[in-house]
Amino acid sequence: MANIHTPIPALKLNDGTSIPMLSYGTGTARSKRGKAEEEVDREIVDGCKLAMKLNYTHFDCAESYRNEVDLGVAIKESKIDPKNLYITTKVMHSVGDIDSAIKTSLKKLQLPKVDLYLIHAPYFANEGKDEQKLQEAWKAMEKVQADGLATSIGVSNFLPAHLEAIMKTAKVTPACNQVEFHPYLPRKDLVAANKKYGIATAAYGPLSAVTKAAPGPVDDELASLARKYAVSPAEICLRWAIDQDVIAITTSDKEQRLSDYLRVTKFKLTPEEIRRLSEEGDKKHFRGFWGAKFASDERL
Ligand SMILES: NC(=O)c1ccc[n+]([C@@H]2O[C@H](COP(=O)([O-])OP(=O)(O)OC[C@H]3O[C@@H](n4cnc5c(N)ncnc54)[C@H](O)[C@@H]3O)[C@@H](O)[C@H]2O)c1
Ligand SMILES: OCCc1c[nH]c2ccccc12
Repeated sequence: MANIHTPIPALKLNDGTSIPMLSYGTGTARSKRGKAEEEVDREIVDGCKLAMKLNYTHFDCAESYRNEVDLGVAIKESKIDPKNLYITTKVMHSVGDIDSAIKTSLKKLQLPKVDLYLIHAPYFANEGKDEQKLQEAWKAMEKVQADGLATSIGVSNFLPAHLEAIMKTAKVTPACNQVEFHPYLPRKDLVAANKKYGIATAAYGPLSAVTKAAPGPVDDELASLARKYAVSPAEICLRWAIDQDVIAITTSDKEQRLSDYLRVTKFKLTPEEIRRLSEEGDKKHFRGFWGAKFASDERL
């Protein structure tokens, strides 16, 4: 049984702050269906509170998930000082008015500031091709940070070309780029581009190899490592990300799974184990989110 009090590892971002490397995602397992956005969804509140009870500190939210209100209620009801949590949220449909968007998000979250604010995706800018639109949005993100409404600012689903576009005019380098990342989508060029700028990579869909993309060539290696470390293949996937300095954003509506994921604080993969998993992963390609419509090459 995991010792839930073992601290979750943290990664230092390029702005000097630290981000917990295991995050509870609010966007998938319990999503807000059939309810008005302002109506509190007890299932989502209780899911977040369960994660808080288990000692998760990092919560990944978004304007588009329509559940910032629910995370806000969970924080209040948990009675945890928000200073002891790490809250990420993202802007999507209000990207044309980021100044108002962050204020609206903070109101819903009942917080004076978030730890990390992300542009959810570059596609608003003529499917990512309009450099000026990307640059204007990034400038507005810099203002959010300067105004003290987000400690760190970053992006999500940005490809190297999108990063290059904003870096031409950026005063602040994004702290983080949140993208789909797992053994069947290792984003090698993108991770290299992130590294070039000192941008941390965060992984969503980190369990895809044991969920949506299973079965596949990594299965035997995952099973063997799971036996060796007395964990489940899912935790090997999480550790495969974390051991490459990638923040893992996962989720579950099951207490046992959420508790089990915390076993990642108890072991590390060796460089050879990471290499073998990556080698097997290279034998298959899988992309679960934002597919070919948005990338000239799905594997990018
Ligand atoms: N920025 C973006 O565009 C973007 C896109 C997708 C997700 N996200 C964020 O990342 C979070 C996590 O994303 P995800 O849900 O794809 O991550 P994930 O790959 O970690 O999958 C988690 C899901 O897998 C299920 N699961 C876990 N173990 C399993 C098993 N053994 N068998 C079958 N199912 C199992 C869980 O119940 C959960 O529903 C989201 O909630 C959201 O916050 C962001
Ligand atoms: O974060 C992108 C994936 C996703 C999960 N839930 C959503 C709701 C609205 C838009 C995108 C998403």
